[in-house]
Amino acid sequence: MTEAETIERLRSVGWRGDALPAGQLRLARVVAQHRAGYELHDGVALFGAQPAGHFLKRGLDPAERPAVGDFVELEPGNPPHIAKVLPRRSVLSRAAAGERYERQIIATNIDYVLVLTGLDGDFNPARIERYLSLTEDSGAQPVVLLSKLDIRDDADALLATLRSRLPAGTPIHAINGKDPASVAELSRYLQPGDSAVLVGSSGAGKSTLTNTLLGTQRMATGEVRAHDSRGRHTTTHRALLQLPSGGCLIDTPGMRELKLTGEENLDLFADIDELAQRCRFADCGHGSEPGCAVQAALDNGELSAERWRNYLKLRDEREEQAATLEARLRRQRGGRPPTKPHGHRGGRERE
Ligand SMILES: Nc1nc2c(ncn2[C@@H]2O[C@H](COP(=O)(O)OP(=O)(O)OP(=O)(O)O)[C@@H](O)[C@H]2O)c(=O)[nH]1
Ligand SMILES: [Zn+2]
Repeated sequence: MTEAETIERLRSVGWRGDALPAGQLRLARVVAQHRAGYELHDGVALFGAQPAGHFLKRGLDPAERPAVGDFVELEPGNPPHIAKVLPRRSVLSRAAAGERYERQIIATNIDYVLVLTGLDGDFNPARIERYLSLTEDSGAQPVVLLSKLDIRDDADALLATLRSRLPAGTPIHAINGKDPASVAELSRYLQPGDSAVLVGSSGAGKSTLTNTLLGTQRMATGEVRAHDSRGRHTTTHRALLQLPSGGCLIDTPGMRELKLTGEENLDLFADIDELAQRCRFADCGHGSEPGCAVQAALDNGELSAERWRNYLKLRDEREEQAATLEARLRRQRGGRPPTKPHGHRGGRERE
């Protein structure tokens, strides 16, 4: 394979340069990190790899280890080994709270952080600011996306409020995530060589927008969700999506963990809590039980099905995060860690 061919392949997974490091044809991008190793993509296929021994040395700054988004040089083998991490053009990180504070890399070589918020009940300038602060000094550019433009009459007023609140020059796009024509203006951030991550709270419309960008129904949206053996929701996802516009979207658990912290009250849904207290059975599952006030409200239109579904999603997410938080606090207090909280959902446990 020639250098030009290799560059073209790598371009589809976010390579920006016009040349490769001298003599290096065996390059790939890290798209996921598991306990057992790394998942890489070279523009053609996904494959597994192990870090070379020098990455495992004790005392090595974790920031020097391969991370999601890195371009790496490979040594042949079965599986291949990651020999070297190429210089990064951006680094998204956060302080990981634990026994000691540590910088934790979420993703590297990201050009745009697409911060998605719905123009519905999800609209919350404070949360947008939380995401924007995450991108400060990262080298990646934040882009604020407001979805559900089609269901909001006073979108202009909300936009004006937001513009006056956010730093001048922050790009803001109001879109209907279901409409390809409306989403087309985002292609400027998704050209060949571009890498973007999409962040936003549950129900904001990430899967919907991703599907529209892909032009397919590839991600599970809304109700099409599997339950794992513990009855929790699991979303099947791909860590790197190559888009028809030439850019790529990277989905990493690190970004998804910036959702709820587990400490929220979900005050937004206080009315639903009140409804549920009127069910005949105290332990009503709000399914087919007789005397269910929630079902009654859904039937008579007092409660919209979409809002109910979003409430369930957020509640699940909050419960899960709360359990993780509690386990961490228990460890900090020196107690024994409880048995594995939630299998391997989300990839890694917090340190
Ligand atoms: N009208 C309208 N509905 C939208 C839009 N974007 C998303 N939705 C709806 O909002 C709901 C949630 O959308 P999802 O795409 O599942 O949200 P998500 O951010 O992927 O949620 P999680 O998978 O829980 O993180 C679905 O019912 C979508 O159909 C939009 O621009 N307009
Ligand atoms: Zn009920």
